[in-house]
Amino acid sequence: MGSQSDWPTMKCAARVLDQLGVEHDDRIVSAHRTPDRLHAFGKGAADDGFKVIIAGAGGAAHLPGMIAALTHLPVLGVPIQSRALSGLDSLLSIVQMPAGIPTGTLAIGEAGATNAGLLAASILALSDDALARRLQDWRAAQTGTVAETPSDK
Ligand SMILES: Nc1c(C(=O)O)ncn1[C@@H]1O[C@H](COP(=O)(O)O)[C@@H](O)[C@H]1O
Repeated sequence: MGSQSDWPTMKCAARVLDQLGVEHDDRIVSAHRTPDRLHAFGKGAADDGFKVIIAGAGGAAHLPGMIAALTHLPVLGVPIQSRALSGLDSLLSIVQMPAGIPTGTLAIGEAGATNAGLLAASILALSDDALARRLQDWRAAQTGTVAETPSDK
């Protein structure tokens, strides 16, 4: 994520990865404020054993695109809900990549972070049958929590 202030949102991705038993590494890396850290992380990510990168950033959210420029690994971008423009700035910064350097773009805020975790797990589950089963169980459990009728009817 681009800042410590993104962590309350990005925690949602970490939480779902924990629930699915997926190992993750949570870091603050900023294209603007820590460009050398960004470069080292992006260049080294594949060799360091990362498989999927979830990048959350707000405002002028260049982080996901810049990481995608530095690695062939899949990059999932989470637009953080900014105060000034409610995350529309973050969303457009992440989604409008030039052809050739893709970032998968999720919804703004906590739903996007949760879904980024689930999508990362789905990608990893392509080559991990045990994780695929855990993901199916997670979804079945979620389905089980949805009542057929409203509770205050
Ligand atoms: N968009 C970026 C990048 C980047 O794209 O590299 N680095 C930090 N930021 C964003 O700035 C916002 C405000 O950060 P502060 O709360 O630290 O001022 C955060 O949402 C962060 O993701």
